[in-house]
Amino acid sequence: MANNWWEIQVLCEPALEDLVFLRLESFGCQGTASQTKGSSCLVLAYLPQEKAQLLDLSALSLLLRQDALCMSFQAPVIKWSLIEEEDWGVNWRKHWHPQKIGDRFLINPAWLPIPTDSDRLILRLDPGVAFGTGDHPTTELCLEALEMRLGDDSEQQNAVIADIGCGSGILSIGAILLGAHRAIAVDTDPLAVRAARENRELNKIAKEQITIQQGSVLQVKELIDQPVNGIVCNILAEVIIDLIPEMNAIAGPETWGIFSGILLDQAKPVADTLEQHGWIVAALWRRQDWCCFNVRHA
Ligand SMILES: C[S@@+](CC[C@H](N)C(=O)[O-])C[C@H]1O[C@@H](n2cnc3c(N)ncnc32)[C@H](O)[C@@H]1O
Repeated sequence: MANNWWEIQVLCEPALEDLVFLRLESFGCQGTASQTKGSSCLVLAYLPQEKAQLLDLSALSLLLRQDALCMSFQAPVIKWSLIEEEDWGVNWRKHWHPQKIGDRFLINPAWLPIPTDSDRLILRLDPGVAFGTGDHPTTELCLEALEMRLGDDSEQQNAVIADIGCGSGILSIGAILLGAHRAIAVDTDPLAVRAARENRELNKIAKEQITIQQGSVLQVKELIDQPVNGIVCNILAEVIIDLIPEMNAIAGPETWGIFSGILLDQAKPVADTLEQHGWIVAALWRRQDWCCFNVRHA
């Protein structure tokens, strides 16, 4: 059978964009992108055909409409169609452009020429089907937090970091470009592992500098003989809450953490769990409906 994909289009009020992203991600969509359409926002997402039946898509559509009604927004317009693998790549690429993040980064799609006139750190990326193009607020927050942790004057230039849920590898590559010594990147999704390895090559980073393996926190534990200096973890709040107890196996007294993927109204249970497991919340950064915890081990 050909590798076909569902292309799901959701035209919604901009205030609903984050929630739509979240719903689509929980539904299993990949390669999500958004663009402005007049005063509305068009969110595009892709899902392998075999992962959803028409009935599932109808249920998703109902859920998105209910969300909008509960929040007194206009119901979004939702469409879906089946497209072929090659068209998926072409369609999605049209919507993704170079993007400046924080003070230091320029995220450049792999298929575009490398700019020669930029004084930014150029992070080349082809995320394939993995999450992590940099156009999601949580990825932006994590990269900006890494800038703060690994900035030029920082003592952290020799840092070893763990990247839990690495997706495309964007945060590990960003950390190495900022001067970190080594990153250990793990993801439970084999497609993310593949994409992260390809992006490591694309950025000409040695395999010894970014170790990429399928797995999660316990996989990192097997690869280190002393605590890591920092942990970045941009996954949904429910997953982070489950992983926090395991993180003590890779953290020491000086370890810092950057945790995102957390909606503002999920911040309290995450903060409580962090504190229960020996982390001090130093700062909470916010972008749209999302937040990012900057923490350090007590
Ligand atoms: C929101 S994406 C983040 C990607 C990238 N780090 C970024 O910041 O853009 C979350 C990633 O976490 C992975 N993931 C989900 N649960 C996980 C777990 N328990 N352990 C490790 N990775 C997990 C998913 O496969 C996905 O690639």
